[in-house]
Amino acid sequence: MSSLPNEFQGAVHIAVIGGTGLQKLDGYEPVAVVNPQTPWGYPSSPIHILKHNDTPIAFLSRHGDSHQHAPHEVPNRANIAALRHLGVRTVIAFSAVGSLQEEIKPRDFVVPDQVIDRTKGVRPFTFFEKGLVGHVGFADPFDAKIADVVKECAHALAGDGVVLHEKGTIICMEGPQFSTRAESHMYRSWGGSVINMSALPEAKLAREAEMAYQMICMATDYDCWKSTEDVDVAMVMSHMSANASNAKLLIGAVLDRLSHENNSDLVQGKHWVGVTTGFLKFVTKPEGRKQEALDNVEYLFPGWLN
Ligand SMILES: CSC[C@H]1O[C@H](OP(=O)(O)O)[C@H](O)[C@@H]1O
Ligand SMILES: Nc1ncnc2[nH]cnc12
Repeated sequence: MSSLPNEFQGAVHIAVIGGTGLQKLDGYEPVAVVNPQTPWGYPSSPIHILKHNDTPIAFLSRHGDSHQHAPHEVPNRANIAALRHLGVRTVIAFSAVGSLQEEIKPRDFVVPDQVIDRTKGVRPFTFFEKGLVGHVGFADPFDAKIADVVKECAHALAGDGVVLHEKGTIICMEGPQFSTRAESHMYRSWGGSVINMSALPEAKLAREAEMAYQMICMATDYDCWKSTEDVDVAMVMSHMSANASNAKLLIGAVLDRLSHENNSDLVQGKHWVGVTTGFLKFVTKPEGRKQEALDNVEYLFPGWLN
């Protein structure tokens, strides 16, 4: 049990979602641990509110505090809804990925700009259903402005051994089993740069919730296309832990930059305001709307229908 307060007064605009090998964020002052119940249930794990200089940051472990949620079991809607409800409008999401390209070596970082959906429809993937229909644009699934900040920070850390690839296409597969060799070769022929199991629906839900969302990938293996070797979890974990110091340096630099007052409008996601709420009221006619669906959306966007 944590002795920290289980509530936090005031808005938190920036969140870090930690993936495999990044279950906590050390080196920041812990100020609260909150576990909000959302209309879509509880998040993967309690959300840690940390102070970075004077800026509150939310940290959420995607697979839970003990990595107990498989990729298809991650409660993505609860995660994104809980963060939005706390005031979060910018999400930096970390992911351990397999590399599909020779030049992306294990321990390199990639700031992806595209994603190909190879999940199988078994994960709940929208906030807008059962009596309220919404369609959002997803042509560019990540946030180019946040990506620019990450790139600048990573380049400044090149001397510390941080290697960054400025763009790339993630193949998001269903898992939890890794790919077959035929699939891995097919993804390369599609132009995939890296592969994971968690970019989606996380990124789609963040877009629906009008949040700036950028994934930062760290390569942990060459999947199975490059040699007769197969990828395994030990390989992923060993590269993650060996490179944890670089991941920490990069996160610190990005949080430094984002918490600067010059970036206040950016982290409040002002450039995404209205992408959902501006159109939601025009699709489902009032007589077709269901109260529960309206209440759920009210949790995300209080007062959106007024
Ligand atoms: C443990 S290897 C496969 C696992 O690692 C990645 O997790 P995350 O994206 O949360 O860092 C990948 O997506 C799989 O979930
Ligand atoms: N090869 C791989 N395939 C899918 N997800 C991964 N995460 C890390 N390595 C991976």
